[in-house]
Amino acid sequence: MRTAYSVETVRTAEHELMSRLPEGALMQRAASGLATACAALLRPGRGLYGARIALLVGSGSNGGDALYAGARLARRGAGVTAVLLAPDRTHPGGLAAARAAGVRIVEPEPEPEPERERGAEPPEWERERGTEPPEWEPGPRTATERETAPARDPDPGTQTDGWRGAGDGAGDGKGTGTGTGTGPGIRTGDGTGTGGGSGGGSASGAAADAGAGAGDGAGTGAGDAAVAAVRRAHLVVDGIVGIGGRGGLRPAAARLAEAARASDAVVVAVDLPSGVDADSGETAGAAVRADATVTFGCYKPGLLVDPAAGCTGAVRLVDIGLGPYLPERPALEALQHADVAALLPVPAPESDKYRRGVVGVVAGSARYPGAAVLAVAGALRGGAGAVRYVGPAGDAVVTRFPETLVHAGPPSDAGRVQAWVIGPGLGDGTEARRAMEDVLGSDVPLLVDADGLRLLDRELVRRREAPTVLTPHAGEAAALLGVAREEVEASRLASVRRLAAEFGATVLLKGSTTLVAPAGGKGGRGGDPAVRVNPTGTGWLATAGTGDVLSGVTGSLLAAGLEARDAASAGAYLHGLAGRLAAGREGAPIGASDVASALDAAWRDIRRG
Ligand SMILES: NC(=O)C1=CN([C@@H]2O[C@H](COP(=O)(O)OP(=O)(O)OC[C@H]3O[C@@H](n4cnc5c(N)ncnc54)[C@H](OP(=O)(O)O)[C@@H]3O)[C@@H](O)[C@H]2O)[C@@H](O)CC1
Ligand SMILES: [K+]
Repeated sequence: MRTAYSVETVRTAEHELMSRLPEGALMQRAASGLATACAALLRPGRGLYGARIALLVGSGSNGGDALYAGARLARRGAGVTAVLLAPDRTHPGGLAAARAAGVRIVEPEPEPEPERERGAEPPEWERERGTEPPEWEPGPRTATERETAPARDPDPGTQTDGWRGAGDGAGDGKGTGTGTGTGPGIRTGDGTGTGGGSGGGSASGAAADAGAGAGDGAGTGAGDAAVAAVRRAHLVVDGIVGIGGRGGLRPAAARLAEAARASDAVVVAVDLPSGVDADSGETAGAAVRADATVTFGCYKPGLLVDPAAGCTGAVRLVDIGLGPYLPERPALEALQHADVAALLPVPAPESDKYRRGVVGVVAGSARYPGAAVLAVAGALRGGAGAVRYVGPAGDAVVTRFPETLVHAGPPSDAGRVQAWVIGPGLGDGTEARRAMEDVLGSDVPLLVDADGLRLLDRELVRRREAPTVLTPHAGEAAALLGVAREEVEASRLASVRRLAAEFGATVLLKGSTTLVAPAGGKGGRGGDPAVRVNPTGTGWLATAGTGDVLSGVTGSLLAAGLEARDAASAGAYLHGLAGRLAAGREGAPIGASDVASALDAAWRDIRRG
């Protein structure tokens, strides 16, 4: 299980730990882990001589981490330049250590005043957005960054190295434990400096090399010493802001982050990419787009939830001894193979089809018979002993899956089930509405997807005694919440929590990072259990009909007896892994039927461990 904790929890735990350690010890642990990670990214096994590193240093301890790490790297031969974004508030210990190690210190040029004739109107972006400049839009991530393969992580508390692909973790069944070939490496440059530059400051030894680069563009406006240092660096360390950050990057930082992204340098974020919100995973304005993130003590939710997770690159957790001081209940958790293996229902020798659970699927219509077939395909591979299909697409279902029990309806006449799935391809006709009333009134777990979500009565859901699971994508979630789709996509964690609270239901929000929030307000003492984030998704799953398969497999897990949050998160995990297996290691377009067909392979992969 990979777990993430809120900033408040991290601060409390750090406070406890720090009170037991000599002053500064924690930061040294962080800096040591950071320096090791940077060295590994730069020139594996080749030493650091000739490597150029630029540190972007903000006003807090995040900048302190960068400076101490930079000092360590400079002592090992790298040419290091520190760009101070708040020169009068730079971490004093870190700055002293950096200076002593020969790190060159530069400050970015002040932002130029916009040239404007006296009395002229301010430009449009200033009128609309106060004093902020237009937002910096970072470029898309590469396939290598998104499609990384790590598998079966141990608990983060015990994990001190190894890169994790952002949002990944389940692997594709062929992974080897820690991420291999997934971490970003140095992209260009031979690491040899030209020397003889005009960089000032205390450059000495190898650091003079970095100074040479930094001096290149001094005094040329956009090419000031700070930007030039970033442009010439092989590796840029983002120590602008960490868990103390609020809002997006400020203009000077945004300019440097943009220069870093546009260069060939590997960008390494310290603790988390600056500009992303550690707790919510939201980005308000510009953020650093890192190739790798080295985080300390534990994961923060923003490292696992989009859109922030899209900025992290591969993630490495450095153990600084925080584990014993973190509470049992995290804010967010991501299941791994072993966790899901422990949840999957396995028939006992005395099991029969009824004891394994019967799942009822109310889906499809004359217009969309395929949705019924796909939902049944998922349900047949979700662990229930039998699938009962109810609706007008019985012929299509039986032709494809003769093992299905079919009934024309209504659901309450179809025979006993242990869970209902309703919605895929259902339409919104009279029969669909009646069927929805029927299953909402049932006393067994109910999963509502797709068209079913449009027919939902919030109060009836809230009044249900048995668990309800809703599985919207962002557009459907937006309709349920009465907000724009973009709002849901920008605040996925807050949106899924709000839906769960408003409907009193477990909510699985599909998308770039699929989230599962437990039914709000029913968590009992100590608050609701953690929200779960699914690590197995892949962009190849974004194709018609895969949601129908997901609702079938999850409903089947409900019928087999899994608690709602477990069924939803195990269903998402199996479905994501099946998508990866179907797409293959290299990746190829897949159809929803391929995903359903790969579900058995996903089961076996998970059970193999
Ligand atoms: N505690 C520990 O034991 C350990 C902590 N560790 C490290 O410390 C980090 C937390 O350090 P922290 O608390 O000093 O906060 P941090 O994130 O560096 O910056 C806060 C400053 O930034 C500023 N600022 C705010 N928003 C901004 C923005 N958008 N853009 C620009 N600037 C912005 C704000 O100042 P302002 O300018 O607003 O007055 C404020 O002063 C943590 O992430 C980890 O790296 C590790 O060493 C392990 C041990
Ligand atoms: K940072």
